[in-house]
Amino acid sequence: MACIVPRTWHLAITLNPTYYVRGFHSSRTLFALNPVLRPTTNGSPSHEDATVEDPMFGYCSQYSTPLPNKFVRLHESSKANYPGGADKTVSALQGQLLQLLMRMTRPRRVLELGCFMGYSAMAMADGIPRGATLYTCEKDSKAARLARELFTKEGYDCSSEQSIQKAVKIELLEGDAMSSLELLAKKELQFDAVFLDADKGNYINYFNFILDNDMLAQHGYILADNVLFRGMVLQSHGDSFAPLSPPPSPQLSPKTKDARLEERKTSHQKTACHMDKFNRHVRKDPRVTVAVLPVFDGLSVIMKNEN
Ligand SMILES: C[S@@+](CC[C@H](N)C(=O)[O-])C[C@H]1O[C@@H](n2cnc3c(N)ncnc32)[C@H](O)[C@@H]1O
Repeated sequence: MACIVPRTWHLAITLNPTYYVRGFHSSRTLFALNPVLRPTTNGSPSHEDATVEDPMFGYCSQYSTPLPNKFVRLHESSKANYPGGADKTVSALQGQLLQLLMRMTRPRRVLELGCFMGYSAMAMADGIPRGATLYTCEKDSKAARLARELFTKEGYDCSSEQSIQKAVKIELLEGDAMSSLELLAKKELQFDAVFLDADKGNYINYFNFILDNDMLAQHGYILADNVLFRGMVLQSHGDSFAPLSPPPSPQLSPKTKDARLEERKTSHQKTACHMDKFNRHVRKDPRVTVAVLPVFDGLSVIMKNEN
């Protein structure tokens, strides 16, 4: 099919990048994308706000099978432990999607970069077969400790011994994700599924490292989160970011202009540039096939091509 998006949508997308992902993004993007949403007292929209305030997202959540209550409890615990930062977790709907993808593809070995308090890890772990292993990396020692406590409490096998085939095994690698990747590569481990959700500025490095070191199994795939980053990737062009405000005065010297532009780049804009670069990089890599999906904050499904 040549075009499934109505023409008027193309116009809306061109004029207003935020429109594109509205209704599909994760809770962590709602506030940025939807001016109707207001932050809660701790500064971030809650899962509940998301479903109440955004009609399309609410509709999707309402007609998707909910995750069990332990995920609601985990989100509450994230809010208590990281006031203002609990929205780092994927949304409940995205957790459900990750779990379904695991159930559909039945990976034996999964790798996650960016565990936080374990929400997406637990969602995926509940979808993989018993005896399979999920490795997850986290550099924040408090988040890693809390995630480890949760995994043990919830009955996952967190021992360092070989899996006893009774439970899903979760191995949490605390520290920098790249060091963990190097460690796993040394052990010559290959993964059936990888979920990228750590620092956005390193997505290209993680992607390259995984492929260069043959860490993706033959039919393996990578899921990359936040690839549309609040819809802001539409404003970025590789290294630079096109601000919506008027461009700098033409009288300014290029150096001053650059300095001004640099100043204007908020950390969000920088992240959007990183994601844009990542998307371009992946698209050009002949080793993979990619679909960039406007779901949640943007999710890329990247599959390794047959040799
Ligand atoms: C968006 S959160 C992950 C959320 C998690 N996937 C979930 O849904 O619950 C990103 C996490 O990556 C971690 N992180 C960022 N840079 C990292 C790095 N270089 N190495 C390891 N972890 C990193 C952060 O500490 C943060 O907890």
